[in-house]
Amino acid sequence: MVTTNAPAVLVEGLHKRYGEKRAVDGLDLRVEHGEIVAVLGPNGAGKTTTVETLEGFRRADAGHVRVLGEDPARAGRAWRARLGVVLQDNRDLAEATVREIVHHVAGFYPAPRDPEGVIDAVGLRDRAGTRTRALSGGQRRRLDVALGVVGDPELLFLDEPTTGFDPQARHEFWELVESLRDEGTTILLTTHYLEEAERLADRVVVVAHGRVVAEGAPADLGGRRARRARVRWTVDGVTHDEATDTPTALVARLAAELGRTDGEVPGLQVLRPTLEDVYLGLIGQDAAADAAGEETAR
Ligand SMILES: Nc1ncnc2c1ncn2[C@@H]1O[C@H](COP(=O)(O)OP(=O)(O)OP(=O)(O)O)[C@@H](O)[C@H]1O
Repeated sequence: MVTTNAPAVLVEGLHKRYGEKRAVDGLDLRVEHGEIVAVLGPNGAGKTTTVETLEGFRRADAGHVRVLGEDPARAGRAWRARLGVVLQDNRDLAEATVREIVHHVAGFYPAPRDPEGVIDAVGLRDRAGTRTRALSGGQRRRLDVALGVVGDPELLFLDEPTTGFDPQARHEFWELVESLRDEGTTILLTTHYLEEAERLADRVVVVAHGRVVAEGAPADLGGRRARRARVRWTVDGVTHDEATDTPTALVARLAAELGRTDGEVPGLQVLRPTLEDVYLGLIGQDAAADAAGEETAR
């Protein structure tokens, strides 16, 4: 139930250190109600530390954090019951069956979903009677997702939810997330799969070295320059390559100049950068800026 105009998640200037290591270093993040936000970033960027701080499992050193209007470091059971959490690694209750554990966890919530419906939704119907220790890695991950959604959360945290899924399981999971979105669930997910972010997220936030380095809708991330098309063609065995905002006009000009009899441009390719290309460019720039910073610091 949305009772205020405040965002579902608001983070300003979050800092968290482990000894000398700055895991999160001034991170800002905002997630509106009903939004799906994907947090991307290289290993060690601070994604899990951030998410676990929002879930109330880690304490921030500094910064303002509000999740569903409350400070996770102080919020109580009623607040927790409004969250769904899928951690990166859950290993417990190995002797319980899938059905037992989903029903058991549903019992913690005031208004849970139907556990049997959740077992169906995550594709574990034919494993419902299996002990969790006998599940494959991907099946275990589906169970983690089932436990995250069975409480019918307003806000769902998914930390690398599809790691270890086969392609079909990943597509089924995406459909499950889309149905949760259609029901109005707000979702913050971390992922290393760019395709997953592109398919699911309204907004992508790229984190490196504990800070946000870029954010935007998947189609806009990195700005117009990073999104420019590349046109390639071949003349006398030499390949030409040009970046352009107006690929159609360039191809029309090339066709007029080079199309000779049949109107075809030899070796023509029009390439659009994928989200992955843009992401790798952003991370590369960040690493380069970092190296330059270290160079000047020396
Ligand atoms: N409990 C801890 N004690 C000490 N250092 C930690 C701890 N947890 C995380 N770190 C360090 O903090 C940094 C950020 O880690 P974090 O797990 O938040 O990154 P991440 O972006 O989630 O990475 P990944 O993509 O590998 O899951 C890393 O350098 C990590 O080694």
